[in-house]
Amino acid sequence: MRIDVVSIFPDYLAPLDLSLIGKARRDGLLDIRVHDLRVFTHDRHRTVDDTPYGGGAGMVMKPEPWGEALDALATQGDPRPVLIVPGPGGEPLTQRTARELADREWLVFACGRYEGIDERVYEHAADRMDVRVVSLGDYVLNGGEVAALAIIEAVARLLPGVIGNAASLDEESHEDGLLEYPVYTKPAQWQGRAVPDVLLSGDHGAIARWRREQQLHRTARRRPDLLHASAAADPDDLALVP
Ligand SMILES: Nc1cc(-c2ccc3ccn(Cc4ccc(CN5CCCC5)cc4)c3c2)n[nH]1
Repeated sequence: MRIDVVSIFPDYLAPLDLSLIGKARRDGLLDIRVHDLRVFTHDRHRTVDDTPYGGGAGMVMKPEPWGEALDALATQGDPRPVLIVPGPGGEPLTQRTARELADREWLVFACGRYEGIDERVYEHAADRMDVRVVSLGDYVLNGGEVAALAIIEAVARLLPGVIGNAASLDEESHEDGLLEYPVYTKPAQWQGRAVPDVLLSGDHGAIARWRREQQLHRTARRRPDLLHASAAADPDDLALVP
């Protein structure tokens, strides 16, 4: 997979050189290229923002640098990338979205700052990219870089070979529509607290049932919205939840 990230703060993306994603880049599984938007400005002050038409607080990112940056990345006839624009008003990032994006061969991230990017940039890009505005959640960040890091991590870890133990991907939270069960490791006793006996029993059927119950209890307590939406919670499962 190829990933391009355009930002006025390219150093914000430095964490992509670390850990499993950094290794995947070095192994050639991921081709991540970070671009400084100011390279696509031509005035002395390398201006990327201006005051909003219609008034209002803050500044808006000018369309010209973005137009040049995106045109430099994807010309007609190239494979069609997804242009992911993080934004508080976007579709929520879910595991389903991450799985969809993991199936694409080329992602381009436009990391905005200020009060966002001139709307005409999205329209211009739609000629040669599939444009998706994506939100991390219902809170406001200062820019798109943190969101891009989160989306890249959520997508890249689904790619074959990026994280060692692919089996753990199957049992992930949200993979089956429920929250994850609690996990434990040695020592068996810690601060006077024991590990649930069932986990020491070696009875794999009982362990699987206990974990499922824990998932349902946690989901009912913390995310009841997921229970009703989840196809995973069939009626006799729901009977386990008080
Ligand atoms: N999940 C999530 C993602 C973000 C996010 C992502 C990219 C950018 C780029 C700039 N900002 C700051 C920002 C943007 C829009 C407003 C809302 N204003 C109201 C009137 C005009 C605009 C405020 C502040 C971002 C924020 N935040 N949260």
